[in-house]
Amino acid sequence: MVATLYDQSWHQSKRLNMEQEEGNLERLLKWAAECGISDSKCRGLSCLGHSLVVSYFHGAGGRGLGAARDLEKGELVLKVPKWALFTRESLLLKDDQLSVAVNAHSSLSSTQTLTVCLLYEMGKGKTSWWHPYLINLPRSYDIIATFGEFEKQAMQVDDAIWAADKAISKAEFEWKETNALMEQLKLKPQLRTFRAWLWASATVSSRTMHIPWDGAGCLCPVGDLFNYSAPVEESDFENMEHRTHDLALQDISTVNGETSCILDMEQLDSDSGRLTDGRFENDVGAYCFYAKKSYRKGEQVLLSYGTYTNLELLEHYGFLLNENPNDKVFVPLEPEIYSSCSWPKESLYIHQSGKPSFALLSALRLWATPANRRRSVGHLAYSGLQLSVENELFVMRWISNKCNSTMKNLPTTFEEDSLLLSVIDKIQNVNAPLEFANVSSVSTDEICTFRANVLKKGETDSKTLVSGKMQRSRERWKLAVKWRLGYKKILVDCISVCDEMIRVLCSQISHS
Ligand SMILES: C[S@@+](CC[C@H](N)C(=O)[O-])C[C@H]1O[C@@H](n2cnc3c(N)ncnc32)[C@H](O)[C@@H]1O
Repeated sequence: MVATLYDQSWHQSKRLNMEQEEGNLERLLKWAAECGISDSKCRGLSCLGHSLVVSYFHGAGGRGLGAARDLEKGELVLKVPKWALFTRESLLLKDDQLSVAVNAHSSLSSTQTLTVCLLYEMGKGKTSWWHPYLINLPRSYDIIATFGEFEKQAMQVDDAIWAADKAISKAEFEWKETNALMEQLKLKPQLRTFRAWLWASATVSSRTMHIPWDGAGCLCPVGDLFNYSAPVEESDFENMEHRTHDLALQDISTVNGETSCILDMEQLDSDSGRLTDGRFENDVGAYCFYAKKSYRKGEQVLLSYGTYTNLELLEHYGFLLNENPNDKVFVPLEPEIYSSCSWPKESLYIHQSGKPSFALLSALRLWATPANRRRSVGHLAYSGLQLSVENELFVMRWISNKCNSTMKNLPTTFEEDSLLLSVIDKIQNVNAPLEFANVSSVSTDEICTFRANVLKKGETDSKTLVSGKMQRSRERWKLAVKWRLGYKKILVDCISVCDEMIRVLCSQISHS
């Protein structure tokens, strides 16, 4: 009975929240139309409806933009005029107090300043010109800087834990540096907390778009409702690898002894055209968004924010993709492997498909060659050619063993993680008995630690608060488990790729 009443009030408050959200969204679209934001050539009462509509896409980003009609590839689908962009420039121009304070703290980075500006604007409440936009921002985020110790450790892999540690300490450091500015601006105490800072910096990290005149970028009302799809063009992807390869070849011709080359990865980025489908256009004076492909009416229209691995998506955007063509795994390599070739470290990885990268194969082939012969076969290795059947067999066995030992060093297996992921959503109540068939003892320990963690954090909270905290904490835990599962899946696939190659090579030997 108590549970039923509790459920009823939870559903009631959920319905009220939904009604409020719908009202907020209507206000945003009306305000946006007044600002000249439009998905069509003619201005109307609402800014959307001609090309796009706001919809909810379960499992694909939640709130997002759908096609209001069939859209053709390359069509302009949304225009957001410059004056509607939330930028440092537009904020400082509108507010003298803010402008004086910000100018007195010029050592802060452009991103730190934009983050403070966002908190300052939030502090104005309904009097802010941006209020209809601000009330539609998400209330919480799951970027890794928001991960607690439990979620961080749940990622299991050293590189990921290190990335989380770095993100958390960077956020703390940047927040402390801005305290004096926030004090000068007399921000309300709740807006000066680390929690508020995390919210604002996550907003900036996950929603800003590139503008040529400010490194911090801009918040783009309505334009920031596009969810993400990874750029998958094979040609771009392949080109990147070949460019890397050509540059390494250029370098090897000038390499003298052990000199190693550092490729200009930024140049590679700019050469690849950055793979985005929205940009600020000076002649139009607006941010313009184009359909990257053709869409059928009702389909979600997506934007490529850039090329990211799942760890990077988690770090900057707080989500990851089940199938991310740009995901990669870096396995720890012996220092001699790096020093025996001129490939940059970041090119030595395993693709999401399980295939070792071009550079990793080339580096291992060279490393597996006696040092006194490396110079004479270097040009073949850098061209991506096999050096000999024996060399290739050694390399394939080495990679397969490396993937195996990397996985064995992690606390749980791929199968255990898959099972854990399938039961995480069933952990609805921190006090309910644990009855999950087939879950391993290590995973049961992890579930118990999760529950103890939620209970400890919510010691002084009401039931409703504990339930809310549990949901948020569970979402972050799920992201951590999903991430490590994706990592292990790549290793498992790589072992299959190598084992198949070993089989083919062995049959070649037996036939010769
Ligand atoms: C620019 S906003 C997009 C709109 C956002 N869904 C909203 O409701 O405001 C970016 C955020 O949307 C979510 N998101 C975008 N694409 C996603 C995807 N493919 N899968 C899951 N979440 C996604 C992530 O939370 C990300 O930080």
